[in-house]
Amino acid sequence: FNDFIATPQCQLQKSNFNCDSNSPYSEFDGSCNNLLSPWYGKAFVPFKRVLPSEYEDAFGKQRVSSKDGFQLPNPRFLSVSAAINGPQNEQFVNHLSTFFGQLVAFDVSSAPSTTDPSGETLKCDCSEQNENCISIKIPQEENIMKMSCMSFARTQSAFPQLDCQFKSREQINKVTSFIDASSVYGSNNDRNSQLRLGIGGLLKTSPGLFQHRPYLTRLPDSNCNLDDIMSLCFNTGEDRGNENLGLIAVHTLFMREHNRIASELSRLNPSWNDQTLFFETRKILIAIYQHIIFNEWLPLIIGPDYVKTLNLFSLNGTAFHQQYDPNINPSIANEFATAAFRYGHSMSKNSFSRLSPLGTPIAISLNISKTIFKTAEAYNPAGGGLESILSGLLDDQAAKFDSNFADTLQNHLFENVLPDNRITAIDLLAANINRGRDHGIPPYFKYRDICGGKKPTDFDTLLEVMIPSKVNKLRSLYNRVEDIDLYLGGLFETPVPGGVVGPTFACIIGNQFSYLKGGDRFYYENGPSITSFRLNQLNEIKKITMARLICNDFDITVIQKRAFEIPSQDNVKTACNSIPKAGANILDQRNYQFLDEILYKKNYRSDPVKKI
Ligand code: HEM
Ligand SMILES: [Ca+2]
Repeated sequence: FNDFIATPQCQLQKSNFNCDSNSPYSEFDGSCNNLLSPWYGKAFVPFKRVLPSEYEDAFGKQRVSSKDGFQLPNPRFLSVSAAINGPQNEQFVNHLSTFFGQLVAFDVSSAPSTTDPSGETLKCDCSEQNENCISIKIPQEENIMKMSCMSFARTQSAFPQLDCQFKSREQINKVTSFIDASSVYGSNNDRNSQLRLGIGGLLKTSPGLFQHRPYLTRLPDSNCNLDDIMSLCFNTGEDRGNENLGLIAVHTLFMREHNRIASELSRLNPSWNDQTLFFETRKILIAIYQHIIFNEWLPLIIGPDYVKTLNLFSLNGTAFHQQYDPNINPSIANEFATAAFRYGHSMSKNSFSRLSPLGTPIAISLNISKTIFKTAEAYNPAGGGLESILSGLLDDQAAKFDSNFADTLQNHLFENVLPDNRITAIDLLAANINRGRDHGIPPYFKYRDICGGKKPTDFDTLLEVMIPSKVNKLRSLYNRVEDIDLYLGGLFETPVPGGVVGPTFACIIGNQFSYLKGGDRFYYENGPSITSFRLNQLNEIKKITMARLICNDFDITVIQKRAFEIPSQDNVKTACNSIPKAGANILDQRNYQFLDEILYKKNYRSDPVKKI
């Protein structure tokens, strides 16, 4: 245990924090959101757990043994064998729901890998010399991935437990657990200042393909396309922003909306300085983003029953949500990050469609592999840039949530040919299974129990949540029902009514979001308090939808009202000007009274919002 991150738990005492309880704004690193336990939800503290870890030994060796004493099945073998029906699509939800999900995932969770002395992710092979290497052998009979071993470094170990006593291995979350758009703003002051222009509360931008539609700023000295001059990566609030261009398009949407609101605030309040403009804008943007998550997006993923039981919808009346509870720890659970919220990996297709502003196809579709940590397609004039990618996300059905992964993600992720012609690549499904064992995530059957189902005692009892062919598949893969990995078990479940994931993932995801709501002092509906919006301002925010943001900030003229669902007869595409301009007709000079509502100035500041 030489490689733990030295900072966290031992310092997690109230006396180490100097919180300003009068600040109306949340901290970038999430500290002091909870004034009793200021580290709750902060960046660089360990994940919490739904169930205690189960490692191979008392210290934290990855789980390898099955219940009957043999080895657990090889993750790559499981991945290849798990595909059942071939690729299918979701009936209602679109690709935008998938990549918005990824933005949320990166907002709340990032577990750092172990690194070599130069700070790069540890390179591993199957000789397993290093105790932090748990690479995956590619089964010999395999003829898809042309390699013998998939490199796999363990997640960094954190020094365990708040009292600094030696217990078993824990993992650290590098980003704030809170839903605070940290993927857009950064999880610390340094990252945040890299992203800001320093004038007018604005975020930095770089020129886009169309003059009036800027892109995110670029990272100096980065390389997102080996043989192109446009090789710089985009700079976002955290390290994985360039993972694919669907994600970048969604990121860009929130960056543009930030700058749109900031400009408007600045016009109305010429006396506000950069700081005030930035923090007021960020507060409004986070509120809009939380509103979209809880009201439009999450219900489609976990279905209406969980939303109702856990009280996740926003209030529709004119009341504040008065259920903030400082005893709730909003930190992300290891099971959520390592299994349940990776549900989206199964919902990405191999390709993106690209559409014109009017919704007509403008180019051949784009293979997703061309966009993974590559930015060139954002600048290809024939392709229509990020605008066309975002439009395509609106129309494309998501891949069905199941145990089938897109070929790119399952067989070719980060594929690279080494000088000696050896190929390296990642299988994301196998990686997710392996990561669960790395983190000591207990097996699937234990979560059935705590999530309100019956504890499975044999494979047949899984019929409660899976169709017979899937139960039989699991029976053929694992010796005992007690061995099934949480991630794979979750992927095999039949979706909950009205949602995409099955009951166990819905339970883990739903409960996590309920903690993220009830344990966030800055949750947008909270009040009245120093951190809150005024009620009528809040009600304007609640009129904003994802469709409205897209109309505000992208070259799109027609859109379906429910933006996370494909267009259909009861979700028809309509002109943007018929999408409610709630919150504020912010760019319309005739709507100042609206604007005044949303930009209401609280009494902690001396200069009033200007009415024109
Ligand atoms: C093209 C699409 C995507 C790619 C290539 C991708 C790739 C990856 C990779 C390589 C990892 C680390 C795997 C490991 O070694 O443990 C990861 C982690 C993760 N991904 Fe994705 N991902 C994609 C989309 C998504 C989507 C759509 C979601 C959710 C809706 C998602 C949620 C997550 C989560 C929660 C983690 C764990 C983060 C952490 O705690 O470190 N990803 N992804
Ligand atoms: Ca966050």
